[in-house]
Amino acid sequence: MFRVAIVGIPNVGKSSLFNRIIGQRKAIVEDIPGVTRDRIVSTAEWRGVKFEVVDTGGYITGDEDKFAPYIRKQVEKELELSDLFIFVVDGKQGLTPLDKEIANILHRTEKPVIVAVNKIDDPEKEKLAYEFYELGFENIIPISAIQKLGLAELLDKVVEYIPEYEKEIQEEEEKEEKRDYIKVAIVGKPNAGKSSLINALLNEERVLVSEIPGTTRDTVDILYEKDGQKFLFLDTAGMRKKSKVDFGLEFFSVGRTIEAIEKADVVVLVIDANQGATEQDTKIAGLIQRRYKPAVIVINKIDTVDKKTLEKVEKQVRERLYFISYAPIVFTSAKTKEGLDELLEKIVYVYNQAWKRVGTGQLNRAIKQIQNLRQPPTYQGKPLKIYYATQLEGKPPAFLLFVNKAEGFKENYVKFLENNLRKLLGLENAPIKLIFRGKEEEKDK
Ligand SMILES: Nc1nc2c(ncn2[C@@H]2O[C@H](COP(=O)(O)OP(=O)(O)OP(=O)(O)O)[C@@H](O)[C@H]2O)c(=O)[nH]1
Ligand SMILES: Nc1nc2c(ncn2[C@@H]2O[C@H](COP(=O)(O)OP(=O)(O)OP(=O)(O)O)[C@@H](O)[C@H]2O)c(=O)[nH]1
Repeated sequence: MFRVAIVGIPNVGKSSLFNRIIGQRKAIVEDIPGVTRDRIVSTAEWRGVKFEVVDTGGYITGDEDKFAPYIRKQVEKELELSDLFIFVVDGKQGLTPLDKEIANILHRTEKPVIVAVNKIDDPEKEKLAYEFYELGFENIIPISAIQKLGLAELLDKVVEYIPEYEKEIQEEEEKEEKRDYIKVAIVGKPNAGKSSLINALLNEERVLVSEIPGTTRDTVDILYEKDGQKFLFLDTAGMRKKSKVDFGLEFFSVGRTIEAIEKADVVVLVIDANQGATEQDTKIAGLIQRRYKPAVIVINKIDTVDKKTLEKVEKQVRERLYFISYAPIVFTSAKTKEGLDELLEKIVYVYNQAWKRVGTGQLNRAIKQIQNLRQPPTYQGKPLKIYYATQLEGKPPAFLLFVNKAEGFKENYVKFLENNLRKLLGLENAPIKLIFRGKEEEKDK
């Protein structure tokens, strides 16, 4: 999304302007490595166009020598990330040397800069804004964040700079939001039974099934409805691993699997009960997990193995694919149609889990409880601590944890935290994301 950064020296009214622009929307704290202060971000909308606004404020006021480097760093970081800058200055106070310093940094980018001369509470005083032409920017707009003056003019200017294609993407996304179906990617090794499963579901031979691995060619997306719930099964071409195939073709197919995984809301990984989880399954599961995709593992062809074997296979799959433990396992047979209803149920279930939000109180109680179960290890001779956690917007569920030393949290404890959080928050089948924010990063670096 088009990103607009509000920059400026302390106390000019950046936060006041930010709050005016976002209105009733909720702002979140953004996690950007290498940034010294928190970024507050929110979406905003003006004349039907959405964009992202960032408030870069919150410096320690007082000693100018001390905060000047922060500001420089903040603005410099934002030069890469943002598409447009609202450079807020204080019309009452007039131009300061630090304003000039920020202007110099902003002049290094080709990106548009709009100077908002704030605190012009009285339209009569608009000429106070003229002095800021000295900063060398074309767009100078007098505003009053408090009196709500000049805001329409400012936002019109912002929207003017948002490219047409951004607006088109937004229209597409809006359509997406309104869609009432779950996009499902069925992935897995050749011959695992992907097309047979789809056929069994659709109850008709619409997908080509063959004994020869690698014959599900150029499949199209299939829309399917059951009990009022719609599913869109995405391109089902599996991973090709044929000895005689040259590298290029194989690579292309992996690419297709990745594409399907990325497009999907839920990924179904089909494993052949006769083989259990193979190296290729491990790879595919890794692709799914790294993208934090809700997933269901299917052990297919259960009509061909006995119960004992099946138990062994389940255990083997769990062990080998331990890193994707959030994915429930469903046993199916495309031949007898066993397990198909359960598969659909699970798809809906994991989809809903990925949208779940938990209260901050519940989350922090859970964090405390987990720490009581097992204290975080020590790092560089000091005990690691988690102070506070909050859930971020969007899916999958992501949690921002404020800790003393972010780099001290290693895989072992992170996995322990993750697993227990899932249990305590009722997110057993959601891929959750933990982001650690250290105290060190908050202070000067
Ligand atoms: N008169 C007047 N005061 C304003 C206006 N906008 C903001 N202020 C005041 O200016 C002061 C600073 O406002 P903030 O929005 O906190 O400024 P900031 O730039 O975010 O400050 P930092 O967080 O220190 O970077 C507050 O006392 C506001 O009430 C305005 O339009 N007119
Ligand atoms: N007994 C039995 N055979 C099955 C089952 N599911 C699939 N098969 C058989 O396994 C073979 C491969 O099935 P496909 O559906 O073509 O497998 P695929 O995963 O789509 O394979 P590719 O197109 O190569 O990616 C076919 O001979 C199917 O008849 C099942 O549940 N039970």
